[in-house]
Amino acid sequence: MIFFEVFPRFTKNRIHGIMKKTGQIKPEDKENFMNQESQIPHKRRVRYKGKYPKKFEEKYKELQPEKYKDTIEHVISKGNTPAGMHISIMVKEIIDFLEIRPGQVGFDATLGYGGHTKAMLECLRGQGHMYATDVDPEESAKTRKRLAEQGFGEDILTIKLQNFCTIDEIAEEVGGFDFILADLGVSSMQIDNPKRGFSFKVDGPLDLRLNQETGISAAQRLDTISREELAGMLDENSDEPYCEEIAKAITDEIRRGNHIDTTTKLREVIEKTLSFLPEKERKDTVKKTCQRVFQALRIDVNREFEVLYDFMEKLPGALKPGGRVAILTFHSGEDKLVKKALKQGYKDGIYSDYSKDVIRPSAQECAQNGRARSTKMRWAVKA
Ligand SMILES: C[S@@+](CC[C@H](N)C(=O)[O-])C[C@H]1O[C@@H](n2cnc3c(N)ncnc32)[C@H](O)[C@@H]1O
Repeated sequence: MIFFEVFPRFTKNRIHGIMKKTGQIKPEDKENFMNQESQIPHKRRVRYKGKYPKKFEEKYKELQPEKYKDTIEHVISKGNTPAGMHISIMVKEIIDFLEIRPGQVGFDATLGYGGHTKAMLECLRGQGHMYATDVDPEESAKTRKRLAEQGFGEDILTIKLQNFCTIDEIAEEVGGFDFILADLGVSSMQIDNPKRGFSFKVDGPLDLRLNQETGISAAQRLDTISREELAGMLDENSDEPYCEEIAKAITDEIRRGNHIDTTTKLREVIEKTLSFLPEKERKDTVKKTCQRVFQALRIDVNREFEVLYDFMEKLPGALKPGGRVAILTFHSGEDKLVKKALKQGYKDGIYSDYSKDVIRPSAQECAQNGRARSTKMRWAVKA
């Protein structure tokens, strides 16, 4: 039974042949064996065209990292992130800075795949406790299970399905934190999964919510937004240079009764709007514009600036004296907000020290993980 689960591609006749050759089965056992095997429900492998699977749902090996370790290592060694996984960024820099000691209490504001949480938990050596939040019910349930299987259960880790801007409530409940990490934005699992709508590269519903069970999708937001508001949103959230043109094209399209409810439809509107550009610069500009427009919509539907502002306001009150915080940001809007709050906190004597300059991932890390390229780390120590 287990054999068939591990090697589903072996046919019953091939297995029978091998076992017969190696003397593991006698001819009279054949009938028994065939009868037994016919009771195993046959699960067909996902079919895909070509040598390698291209679509997210076809990558059945990458989606089962525990079972196909070699494939995972191979994908990572090629500088890619396996489907359904997230490679944690700047782990060494974060751990070096946080100076975690056994017995301390910590908070991971953005659990994600749990890579950072696990690295921090290891520093506790079984003594102390960590709290972690995430708003994504789908991925945080998987991470809870994965971490529990690796020995980080409820005795040492409490995972809460709530927004990190509720940090004040958790801190009050537990008496403050010795160390805090926030690794902002979205995880690779969310970006890669087409049904979440985060990527313009694959077709899917234009959703972009971190929690698909609450709020409204990006498609619903576009249905009612005015041209002026949309242009302002694209400009404020991602400095989009073509914000006016794109806002006009999107709102005109919707007024004509054509809902922009898929990632492909939005990408096509952007492509059409930028069709006036000279051919040699068009492809690159369309790609960058798509990235900015999707980012702006994501920030809007998840109220990312509002919750980050709230978090930064509550942060000093959640840290114990001497407590340390590290924050990873991925675009200039986030970084400006974090930088300003830490600088002001230092001026006001709330923090005894803070990062005057950003820390960037090493060139080696960026080469191994392209998604690290835009990362900026900032930190502070509570007075
Ligand atoms: C970049 S990923 C974190 C990856 C994680 N550090 C790891 O090592 O796997 C960001 C995560 O934060 C979550 N998130 C984003 N905004 C949040 C918020 N306001 N409150 C709680 N979780 C949030 C996202 O759902 C996502 O899972």
